[in-house]
Amino acid sequence: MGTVAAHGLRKSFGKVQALDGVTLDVPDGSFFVVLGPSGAGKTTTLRAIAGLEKLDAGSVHLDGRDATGDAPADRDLAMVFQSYALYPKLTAYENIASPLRARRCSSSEIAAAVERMSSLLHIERLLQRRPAQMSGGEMQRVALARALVRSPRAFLMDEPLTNLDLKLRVEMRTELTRIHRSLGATFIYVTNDQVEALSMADQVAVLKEGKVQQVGTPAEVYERPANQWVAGFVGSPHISLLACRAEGDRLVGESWTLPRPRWAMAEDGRPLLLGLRAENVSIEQRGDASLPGELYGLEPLGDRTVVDVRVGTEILKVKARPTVTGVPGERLQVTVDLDRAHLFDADTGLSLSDAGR
Ligand SMILES: Nc1ncnc2c1ncn2[C@@H]1O[C@H](COP(=O)(O)OP(=O)(O)OP(=O)(O)O)[C@@H](O)[C@H]1O
Repeated sequence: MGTVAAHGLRKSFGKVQALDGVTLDVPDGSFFVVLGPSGAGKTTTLRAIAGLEKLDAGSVHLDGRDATGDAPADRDLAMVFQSYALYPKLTAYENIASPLRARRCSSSEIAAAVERMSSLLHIERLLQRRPAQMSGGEMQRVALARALVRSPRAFLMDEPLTNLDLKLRVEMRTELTRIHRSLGATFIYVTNDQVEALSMADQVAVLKEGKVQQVGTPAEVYERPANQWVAGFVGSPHISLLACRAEGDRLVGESWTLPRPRWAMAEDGRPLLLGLRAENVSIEQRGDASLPGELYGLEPLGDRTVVDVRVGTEILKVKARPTVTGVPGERLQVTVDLDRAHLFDADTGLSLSDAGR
């Protein structure tokens, strides 16, 4: 078993409120990602669960038992950090075996565990090499194997892929999800990289300034963001937000009007933000939900081009074919898929989209 329940965690460092009532319920065997920008309180949350941080308030239950006062060593949790040095004089085999030797496991148990882990991480051919005889990526895999060779209640991972180059990072994301599935262990994984979070997680908790903004599957967080901040933090290119208000059956912006969607449950006149993701807007004309704009810039990304369109004084990002061309200032009519749009209260930032959908 490996359920982790952290409830109402509060922790301040002097004047900084690092955790302001963080609650997370991590199911057994899940890949649970804590996502947030730098300083959001991600590491502090992980350290609090591990027992490395004394809390001002809150509780940590492990497998249903109150472990709030337990020493770190008694929690049966493994921390995996950003950088983990290997022992330079030991072979990969001995490096991976070291946590098991420290626990006085038998040689046959150790051999079986190292074999399993090295086959999972595809490092069998490296086992007799020392760190100096391996590439950076190979060392990282060996280090990960050493971290994963134990079978704790849960693994707490603090941005373990940060020090890798982009290509290896992408490979290791796939690898980690595969390893997670085959170990069936609980992973709590901290990152500030939303692509990493969306691609690996079963559940994501989005954290900002010590407060959980939303918990959900990657699809829920992306498609039904709880507030304007989550909508802006998750997704690339970032969501475009256009100021508007509801007037009868219309949504009226600075220089445009659109039919008001049935689900837009806002009072007339109230300041709103219409959230449009780049893939839900098109520069090809079809349908009647369209906005007038002018081309502001093109960002070719290989498989697609992101077109920046100026609508009044605001910029709208539009995903287009890679072959799209145009000159700045050119007039465009932009078509909007209103069924996939988002609406936020401009004052509170809260989503108004879900009611009625
Ligand atoms: N030991 C400490 N002493 C003082 N302030 C701290 C300490 N640890 C964390 N903080 C502060 O608490 C806040 C949360 O820090 P934390 O490291 O948890 O954020 P994070 O989300 O992990 O950020 P990053 O992605 O940059 O690692 C920050 O403002 C940080 O400066």
